[in-house]
Amino acid sequence: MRSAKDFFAPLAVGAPAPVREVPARPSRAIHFFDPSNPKMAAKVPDMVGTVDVLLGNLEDAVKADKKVEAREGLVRIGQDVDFGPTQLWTRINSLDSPWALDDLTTLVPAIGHKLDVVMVPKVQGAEDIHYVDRLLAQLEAKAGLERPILVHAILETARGVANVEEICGASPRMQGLSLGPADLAADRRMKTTRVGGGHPGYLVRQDPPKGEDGTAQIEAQRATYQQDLWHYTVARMVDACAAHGIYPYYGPFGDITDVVACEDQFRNAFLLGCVGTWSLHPKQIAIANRVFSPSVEDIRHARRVVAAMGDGTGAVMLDGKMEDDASLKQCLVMVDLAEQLAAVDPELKKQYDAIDAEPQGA
Ligand SMILES: CC(C)(COP(=O)(O)OP(=O)(O)OC[C@H]1O[C@@H](n2cnc3c(N)ncnc32)[C@H](O)[C@@H]1OP(=O)(O)O)[C@@H](O)C(=O)NCCC(=O)NCCSC(=O)C[C@H](O)C(=O)O
Ligand SMILES: [Mg+2]
Repeated sequence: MRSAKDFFAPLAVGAPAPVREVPARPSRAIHFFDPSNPKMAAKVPDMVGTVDVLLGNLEDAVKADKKVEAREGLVRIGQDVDFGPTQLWTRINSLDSPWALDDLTTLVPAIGHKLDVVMVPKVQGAEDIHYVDRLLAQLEAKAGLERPILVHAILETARGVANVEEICGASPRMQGLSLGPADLAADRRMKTTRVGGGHPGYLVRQDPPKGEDGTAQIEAQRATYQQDLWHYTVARMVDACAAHGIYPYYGPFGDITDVVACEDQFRNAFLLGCVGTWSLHPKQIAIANRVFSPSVEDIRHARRVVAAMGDGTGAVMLDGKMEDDASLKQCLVMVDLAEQLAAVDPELKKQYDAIDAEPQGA
């Protein structure tokens, strides 16, 4: 077992020092594009600045006979495009595939200086992260990189979920986790055929009314309430990430046309503690940016609580509700996030700044 102190030392001579804290960079939408698809690739330069993360996907959704083209396409894009404030991530192929090794040994020397995060699919346990950790250190040392590339794991196997805490703590490179609902459903043998989102069959039903003789009328009309299939896994993921100081994300929402349900799924994740989600189609970027940015109403309220709480201790009444040290901490999460987002999103900054100009008591 590695000692905690070992985490401060690079895993290869000449590799950059590991980070001690994962930088909190806005990543509301991680936008997936297939670098082997000429139409998608051509859109990348214009998407810079409109989305927090652009991710060149090399794994599922890229055809087997396009794997090399996708990898080379990503190298070209990484070398040619100025990403400015937008992060560049990649999703490599799974570690048991014939492509994963070449993905890393090609990408790190060619565009490692521009790559912020490597997303690793189908992570089963800490051993997968240890493998990638050492290999990245060797490649970084060889390429003379000055900052370490971070690692993001997808939670999409039953074993991965069972090992979620050890995965989060496996390396100082760990940046975060995403839910992979499609692979996870298959691995768990769930009986769904969708990529994320709910299912009309996963529900609870209102109790039956009672007849005059007191018997339950089970045939009567009774409301049903659809439940969230992903609540358990997302909640586990959020706790594991928070405990390790890294960031949780929802994942894909495959029904591109159902923008309403997509927004609901994203909002559930936001409320539970996720910092962002995946976008598979350009139209999902705006949804993610909206949902994963605190609303003006939330920030207005949060700032009022911060002001009312003075030194941050004790309890006060605001609008008929009790606020105290703990609710102040919740408000500070919102206020800090708003500041980070305002630094990269001028439109959002304008909206948050306008709160200060409102008349007192508004
Ligand atoms: C889902 C898509 C196949 C839909 O593509 P298409 O049919 O071309 O959609 P549109 O006609 O509406 O597209 C309009 C234009 O926008 C471009 N486009 C589409 N998607 C993207 C994109 N992601 N990035 C950039 N540009 C995009 C089209 O080319 C059209 O351009 P034009 O003709 O010039 O107007 C497609 O969106 C797609 O393939 N998306 C990515 C899918 C993906 O990455 N899947 C993998 C992640 S999900 C997963 O892996 C599951 C997970 O691991 C798990 O286990 O749960
Ligand atoms: Mg998957």
